[in-house]
Amino acid sequence: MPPVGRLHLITDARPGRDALTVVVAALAAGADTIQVRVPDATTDREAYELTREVLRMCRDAGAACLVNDRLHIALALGADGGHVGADDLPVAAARRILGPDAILGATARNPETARRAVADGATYLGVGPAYRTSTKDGLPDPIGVGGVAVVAGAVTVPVIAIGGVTAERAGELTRAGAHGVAVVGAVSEADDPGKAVTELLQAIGESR
Ligand SMILES: Cc1ncc(COP(=O)(O)OP(=O)(O)O)c(N)n1
Ligand SMILES: Cc1nc(C(=O)O)sc1CCOP(=O)(O)O
Ligand SMILES: [Mg+2]
Repeated sequence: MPPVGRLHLITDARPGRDALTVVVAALAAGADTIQVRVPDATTDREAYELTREVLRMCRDAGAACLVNDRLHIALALGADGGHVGADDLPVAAARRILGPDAILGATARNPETARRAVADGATYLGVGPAYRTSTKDGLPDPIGVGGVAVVAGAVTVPVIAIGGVTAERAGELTRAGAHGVAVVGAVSEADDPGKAVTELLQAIGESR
């Protein structure tokens, strides 16, 4: 199993976004993990084709490729793993499907859920929303730096903070115990996505 990366770029699922162009720029700038996340309405075939392209680029760049929700696509393509949350397969079932060597991320918003996810086989936890975000609807109130710190202190697996993370905020999250951060808008909405990745890496102490 590859190590859990510290800067996860999640593909922007919103209409009109050019996910592949952003992935190319992010990998060139040193993002170590790409999570392929597509809208619910995207067909499996479309998600498969996108993931195949992203996986090829990740392999060339030495980055990890994870698939959000659709673990059959991760398996079919031999991606590095997947990420599940409360509405997806339970963590234990996801682990059975992916096998012992895959990276398996699970969403956790509090210490109790976090400990259960780890016991069930999660490799890392996506913890948030750290801050308010306009990228995804229906989220609970932000848990803030304090909430991320509480979860990070409750488990021994890497915590990846998510939700409204920017280069200005990433450092306080890693100083509070997060191993790394996951972002959508901070990179995909940037005029220069590569520069945005460089600034995020600097903020978490991973400058190249
Ligand atoms: C790193 C990371 N953390 C959390 C999530 C959210 O997953 P989930 O709760 O399953 O919501 P969706 O992304 O599926 O809408 C994530 N994807 N990545
Ligand atoms: C996909 C996702 N999941 C979240 C959670 O808290 O579970 S927040 C989020 C969106 C993150 O996008 P941005 O970096 O633009 O805020
Ligand atoms: Mg999910």
